[in-house]
Amino acid sequence: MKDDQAMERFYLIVGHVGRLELLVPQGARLVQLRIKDASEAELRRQIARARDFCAVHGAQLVVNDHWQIALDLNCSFVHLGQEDMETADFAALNRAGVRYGLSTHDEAELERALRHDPAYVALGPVYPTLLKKMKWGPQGLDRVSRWKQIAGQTPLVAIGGLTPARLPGVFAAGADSAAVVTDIQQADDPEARCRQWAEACA
Ligand SMILES: Cc1ncc(COP(=O)(O)OP(=O)(O)O)c(N)n1
Ligand SMILES: Cc1nc(C(=O)O)sc1CCOP(=O)(O)O
Ligand SMILES: [Mg+2]
Repeated sequence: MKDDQAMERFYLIVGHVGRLELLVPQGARLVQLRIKDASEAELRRQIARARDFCAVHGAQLVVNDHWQIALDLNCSFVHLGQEDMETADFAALNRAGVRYGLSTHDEAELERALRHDPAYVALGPVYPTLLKKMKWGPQGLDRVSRWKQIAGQTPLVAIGGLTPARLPGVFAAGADSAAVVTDIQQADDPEARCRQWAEACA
């Protein structure tokens, strides 16, 4: 990613370490563990297991939200939303060499995110998403291009309602990477769909 490696174009997001273990071997080299509603002990257990699995399989783990646990468990990458950014200790993350990607939805958020010199900025939802209720409507491809212009050298992740059919459009608009939850999570055959994503992003 920024500085030391190229941004992976396929960015898988899963809600459980079991899913990560199933799908990483299908071609995902950048994977976010996005766990909502788990005890601290369960979070630590899953994050440690994901860290070890990704290390063995040559994948980059990104821990969503739980930056303190990521620090404790020597994870190297976190994703933070705007609310997460309010409590995150960026100095501690920087001291530990933990990289961070940051969510953005409007230009004020983008400017704020860029001031932290993130490993990437994410823009969403590019298309309507079924995953969660959001106050932002679909951003569309013109916003992807606008974000790329403003973000410059900082890699841009597109997220929200993405499918393999939509990938050519988001990459042509300027996204460096495409993140996905639902299209793979709800596929009849998630492993096959993950391979399709890896091919489409190659
Ligand atoms: C790659 C990527 N982009 C955006 C998000 C959303 O983060 P956030 O706004 O903090 O919302 P939650 O995912 O925590 O519900 C993300 N996780 N990953
Ligand atoms: C988790 C998340 N954050 C978004 C944002 O815009 O910040 S959109 C989103 C959901 C992305 O998942 P799907 O591929 O299921 O639409
Ligand atoms: Mg968050």
